[in-house]
Amino acid sequence: MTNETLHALRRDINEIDSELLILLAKRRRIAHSVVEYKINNNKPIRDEAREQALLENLISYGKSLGLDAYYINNVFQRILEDSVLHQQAMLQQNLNPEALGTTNRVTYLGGQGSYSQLAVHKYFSRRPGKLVELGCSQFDEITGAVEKGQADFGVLPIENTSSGSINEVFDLLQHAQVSIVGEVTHSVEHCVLAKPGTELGDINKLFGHPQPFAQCSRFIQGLDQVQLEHCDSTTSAMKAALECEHSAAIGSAQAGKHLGLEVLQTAIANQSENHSRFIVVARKPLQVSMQIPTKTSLIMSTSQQVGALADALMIFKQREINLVKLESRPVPGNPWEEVFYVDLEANIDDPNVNQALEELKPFTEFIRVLGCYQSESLKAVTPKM
Ligand SMILES: C=C(O[C@@H]1C=C(C(=O)O)C=C[C@H]1O)C(=O)O
Repeated sequence: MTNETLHALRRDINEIDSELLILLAKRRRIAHSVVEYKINNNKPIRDEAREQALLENLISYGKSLGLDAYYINNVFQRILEDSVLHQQAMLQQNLNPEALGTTNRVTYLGGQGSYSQLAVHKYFSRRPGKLVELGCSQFDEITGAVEKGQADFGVLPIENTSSGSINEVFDLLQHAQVSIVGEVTHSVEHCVLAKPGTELGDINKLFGHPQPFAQCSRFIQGLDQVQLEHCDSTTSAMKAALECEHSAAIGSAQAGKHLGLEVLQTAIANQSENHSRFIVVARKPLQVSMQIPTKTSLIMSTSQQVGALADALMIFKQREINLVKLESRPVPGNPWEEVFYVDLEANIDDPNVNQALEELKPFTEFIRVLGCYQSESLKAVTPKM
């Protein structure tokens, strides 16, 4: 094959890819129009039966074109997820017209290319309004800026599939005067990054935020004679690595590229599926439509009697409310007292949920709803292949 033929073939591929993008944008616009019907007819945004039938038809047709079922399912699950999350965000905006302004000032940890910034982009790309980014170096600066009205939203990591809960953020939520209004999950692909020309064997210092260090502990144990340097964010870790000879940082390949760093090693997290969940906080709570999957987060402390926590949790069971997270944290200043963080698959406007919260009162010393928000963790349907 000649060079010219290769160029011609690549031109064809480029053209097909552009057409695919045009079609995806068109598909998304049509899905947006479906929202109007769902609002007027009070139907849930998600229609699993339709998704199942759609996937099975595509898999069967795709097979006749020589494409395999796994590939078709993967591609279309992403398309459906995008479609549903966009529609849900539209519905939410319709219900809370003031929720997003023409300009949304968003504060998060780190700067260009930090994992939090990637989560901010993912969440706000589905929502209208101009994004103004305010990078911070501490979690409490984020909630502080939202409380003082210097930012409209704050985005904070709350848990990770490898390292678990981010305690500092849970502790902040005990006292911060903010409401959780959203969540977003983002896959975190840690890499080792360094100044161009550096070899992995040359480094004697590794900069990073404590969270990525925890998530990559097995890789770090395998490094010989390397000193760990804790930084405020992955952004500051990467900047430090740029200025220090024989050093490297843990961060995303995207961020590294932006700062002029080279990737020395990819996929260094303990688990190959490494995802972080972030919460979005604002000063005021939002109303969440009953037509979309919803989470309610609350904190409570139970009375010091035998079985108080079990009694409290039984209320959710009796009312068939799914509990998706339970976390306990010490109360600062009160040794051995615990406060419990609870995430429910529930909408605070549902009378059944309201009733459950009333019934909880005798078993708790204190209870506060942290927020009710659109759940972004969609359970994919499983088509017959
Ligand atoms: C667009 C719709 O809403 C959702 C998105 C779908 C899609 O993008 O194909 C399919 C079913 C629904 O979960 C619809 O109901 O048709």
